Amino acid sequence: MKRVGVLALQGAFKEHAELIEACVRENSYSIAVCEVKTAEQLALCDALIIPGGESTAMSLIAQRCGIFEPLQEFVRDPTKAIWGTCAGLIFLAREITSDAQLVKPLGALSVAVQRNAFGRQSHSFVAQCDFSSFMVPNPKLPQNGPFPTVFIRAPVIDRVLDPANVQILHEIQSPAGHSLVVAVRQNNILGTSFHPELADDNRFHDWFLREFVIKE
Ligand SMILES: NC(=O)CC[C@H](N)C(=O)O
Repeated sequence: MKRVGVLALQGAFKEHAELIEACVRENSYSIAVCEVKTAEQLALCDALIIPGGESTAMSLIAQRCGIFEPLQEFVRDPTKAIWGTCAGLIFLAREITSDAQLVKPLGALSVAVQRNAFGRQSHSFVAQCDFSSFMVPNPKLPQNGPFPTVFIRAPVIDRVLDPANVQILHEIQSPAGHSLVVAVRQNNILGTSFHPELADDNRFHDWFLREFVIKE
């Protein structure tokens, strides 16, 4: 049985765990999900989801409670499946291009991210995204229609630092007509600017489990 941990220092970790549990229930996957607050809990995991929340707080708490270095090691292990959403993406990045001094990132994902790229909390929005170019459908789930993605003080991926290994999965258009990168993959690591865990839809989590964790 594979074990998926959700980093539970801060942020939307409960929502991720609930969606993973729903996927496991509906598909009878041999997967357990657990909250990760300590290095001992992390050591039991095959995969780690780093949720959205606040990357400054997350990196500070991780350093204070002694899990920063174990996390750094874990996210650099190519045999582990890793997914960071929003603040989790910032925490995973190699470079932060705005308010960088406030966050010590884990540095595993070779991208430069701009924090709060869409403005303040009140500028939060939901975008209907079509992920069919990379998301292989699960024949058991109703796959039709766009996926509602929630952006809350979200980052964008400004630059890919290792183009040979980082694949751009999705871009959205800014009101000024610029393409903004909001989802990338670097081998075993997935990074998304948005929060699929806040949508009432578990297709994204199901795809992460099939593509990164189960890998059949
Ligand atoms: N929804 C989120 O995770 C927001 C991220 C937050 N703006 C940060 O910089 O960490």
